[in-house]
Amino acid sequence: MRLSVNNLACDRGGRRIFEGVSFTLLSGEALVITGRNGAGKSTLLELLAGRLHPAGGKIIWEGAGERSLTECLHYVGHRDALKSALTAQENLDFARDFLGNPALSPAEALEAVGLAHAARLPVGYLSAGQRHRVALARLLVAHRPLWLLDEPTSALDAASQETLRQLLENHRAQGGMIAATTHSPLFLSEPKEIRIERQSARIEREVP
Ligand SMILES: Nc1ncnc2c1ncn2[C@@H]1O[C@H](COP(=O)(O)OP(=O)(O)OP(=O)(O)O)[C@@H](O)[C@H]1O
Repeated sequence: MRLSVNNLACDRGGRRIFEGVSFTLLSGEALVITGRNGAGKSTLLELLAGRLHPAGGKIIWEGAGERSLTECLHYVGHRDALKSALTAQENLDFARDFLGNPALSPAEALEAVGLAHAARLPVGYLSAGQRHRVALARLLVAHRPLWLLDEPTSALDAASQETLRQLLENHRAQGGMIAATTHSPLFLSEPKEIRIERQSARIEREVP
């Protein structure tokens, strides 16, 4: 599978946020997106997720047969889209039924993020970091090759950040792809990196 982004531009609120964003992402690769506050990192993920329309440029998704880009991705944004009144397990049951392509069971996914003990608690009772881990567990209950993650380490302690790093590397090892915004290192193996700057984006380092 291959995601190609060519000369992408985005306008929001009547002004140009960025332009000239180009990169490719292949199976097994990770892209780390950096930039100052307000540069447009989340906006770039929203464009890739199909939540916004580009003002220019192209997003090309190849190698997934009939499946469109939106059918092939998980998006975890700042808003976790969890239902507070439902338990962690119920939230994951819902995601699994809704998304199709089942992968791990909800119990296995909660175990993988270290939250087996919280399966029966309403998500509204969980801490910010625990809640974020439930949102990340959603990645595991339905198979989608491309993970779009907006500041995935936010609210995570050091142990949970390491768990996340392992989940991301496992996903890549199985041919998955990741694009993640971040203000802090994710410690991934040889990621591609792109820095979003006002009205332009520069490839900092690209792995051959
Ligand atoms: N719904 C919206 N309408 C208009 N402008 C918006 C909207 N959402 C975001 N913006 C603007 O788009 C720009 C980019 O925002 P974005 O959230 O993508 O930045 P970011 O790089 O992710 O920032 P941060 O590091 O603070 O999370 C900002 O100037 C922001 O004010």
